[in-house]
Amino acid sequence: MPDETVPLTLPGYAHVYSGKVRDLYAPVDPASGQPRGDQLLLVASDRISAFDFILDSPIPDKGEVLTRLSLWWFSQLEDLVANHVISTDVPDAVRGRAVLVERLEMLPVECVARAYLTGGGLGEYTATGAVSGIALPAGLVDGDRLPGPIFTPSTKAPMGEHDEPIPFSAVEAEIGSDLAARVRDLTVAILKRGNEVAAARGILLADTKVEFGLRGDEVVLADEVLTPDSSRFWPADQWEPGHPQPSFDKQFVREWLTSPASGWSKSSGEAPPALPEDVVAQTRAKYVEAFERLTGETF
Ligand SMILES: C[C@H](c1ccccc1)n1cc(-c2ncnc(N)c2C#N)cn1
Repeated sequence: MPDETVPLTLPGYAHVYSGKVRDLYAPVDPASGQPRGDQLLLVASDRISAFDFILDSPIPDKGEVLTRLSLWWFSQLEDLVANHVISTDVPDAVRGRAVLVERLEMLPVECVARAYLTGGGLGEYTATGAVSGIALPAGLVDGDRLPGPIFTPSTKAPMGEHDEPIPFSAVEAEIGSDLAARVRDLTVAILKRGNEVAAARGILLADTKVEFGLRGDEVVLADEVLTPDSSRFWPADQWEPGHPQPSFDKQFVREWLTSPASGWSKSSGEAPPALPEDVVAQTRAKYVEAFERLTGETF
């Protein structure tokens, strides 16, 4: 199994940045030997994170499954928004789990939309009755569906830190009112469309995070879209407001890590142990199941 912690050496590409589970490269111009300024290579690893840790155990094919799912969503959303995809003609070493994309002027906002109340949004609601300054009906509980998806933006925190929620007014101050309204409306429309498709296939998308860049004046959808890494995936047949919902993709990991079998404690601050083979296999199967249910394709 390749060491997922060290960025790959890709001949013809310069490593630009490594996120928790994805890596960014730039194609090198053969004439100048310098990284091109107009394209990037997004590479999805098989790394998985849980409880804010990157686990030692990669999930085989996770990178390819999520890349193919994101590409499928980009095509499903083309009537709503342009995207940054150029090609899947990528080096053999990352084939299937990498995408050549147009380098955009990225907007400095994590565009989050929520269709259900949970996580940090629930915390804010419990404290204030609102999320991102949007007042919600009283009496909502964990997992409740919201009257309609809401835009709850946050800052782009450095890796390892948590994004901070910001009000819409802060987005307007950062990128201007017109552009703020456009990314808000697009983010909400993307989650709405995502749930129209996913609910019919037994999956609820509780929330999602998207990133936009600019191509001149045009807003372009970048990064990844509507994957289990950028969105909370819940099995629809287990939806029961009033307590934390099971995760479609990470429930096996979370349950094993918080079971006595792991010998680990969330509160220890220590890195979690490696996952047993059966938990890895079950988790891989859930990613494949999500892909096949949503796209109708066989992985
Ligand atoms: C957060 C994300 C990231 C992805 C993969 C690994 C680590 C970070 N990222 C995306 C860009 C980016 N910049 C310019 N143009 C683009 N089309 C994109 C995209 N996508 C910069 N960072």
